[in-house]
Amino acid sequence: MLELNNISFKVEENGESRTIIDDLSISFEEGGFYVITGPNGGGKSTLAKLIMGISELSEGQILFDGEDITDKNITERANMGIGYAFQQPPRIKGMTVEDLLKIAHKGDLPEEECCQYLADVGLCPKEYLSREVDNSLSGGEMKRIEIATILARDLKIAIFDEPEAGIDLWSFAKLNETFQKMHKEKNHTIIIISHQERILELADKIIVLENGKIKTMGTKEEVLPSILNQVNGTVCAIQGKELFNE
Ligand SMILES: Nc1ncnc2c1ncn2[C@@H]1O[C@H](COP(=O)(O)OP(=O)(O)OP(=O)(O)O)[C@@H](O)[C@H]1O
Repeated sequence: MLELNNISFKVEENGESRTIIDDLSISFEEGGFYVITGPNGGGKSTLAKLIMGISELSEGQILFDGEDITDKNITERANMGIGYAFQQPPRIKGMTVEDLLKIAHKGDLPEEECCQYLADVGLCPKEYLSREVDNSLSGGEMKRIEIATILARDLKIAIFDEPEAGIDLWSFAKLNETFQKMHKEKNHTIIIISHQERILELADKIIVLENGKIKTMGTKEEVLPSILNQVNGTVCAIQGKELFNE
């Protein structure tokens, strides 16, 4: 349903071209649950922004349900059913959480449904419905409200950029349940950028992105053990070095 065909993203840095996304091709299937992971700076958020139309491709093509959307802007892609929850959500002064959920839903949204979306991200609806989406909200609250707006939308693809960032353990557990529920009950394609093992465990497919290229892609059974081995190996190496230094 979403096909990335040989896409690249290059930037000019000190008069030289730097490749951030390097000739990448991925096919996302309808209803699939994908988790994109990999080292910092590997190109994950850039990839999400290219899918959403926030950044423009340098090369390549994006097809959505067979239609070429390469030249479509963010609003057109949003109207086609692609949604993106930012790594650092923007704040909108003068707008309440309830207004924001209703705008996201694009139509009448009864109060109890607004409340359900807030409860799904671990927020107490009564406390938050009339709050302004401004600087008075903490980073973790803002992040969860942003995720609730994605839940309120009628999407075909929902992209979440590090939903775990700044979120406490209790809300994180609730969020994991919500992603599972979303996957079971709706036929959304879910793409989550994450470094969290518990989110990786939810995936149908894991994509490891490094230096703008796919390092590994496969089912969680195929990919997760090697990621955990690498991480454990690194921890052992670091511990060994500390011991050596002592
Ligand atoms: N518009 C831009 N101009 C210059 N450099 C950019 C631009 N966009 C991204 N980059 C660089 O591209 C690299 C990839 O960034 P990106 O945010 O996609 O990484 P990431 O995999 O999401 O990292 P993290 O895990 O830290 O969130 C980084 O080195 C970043 O500084």
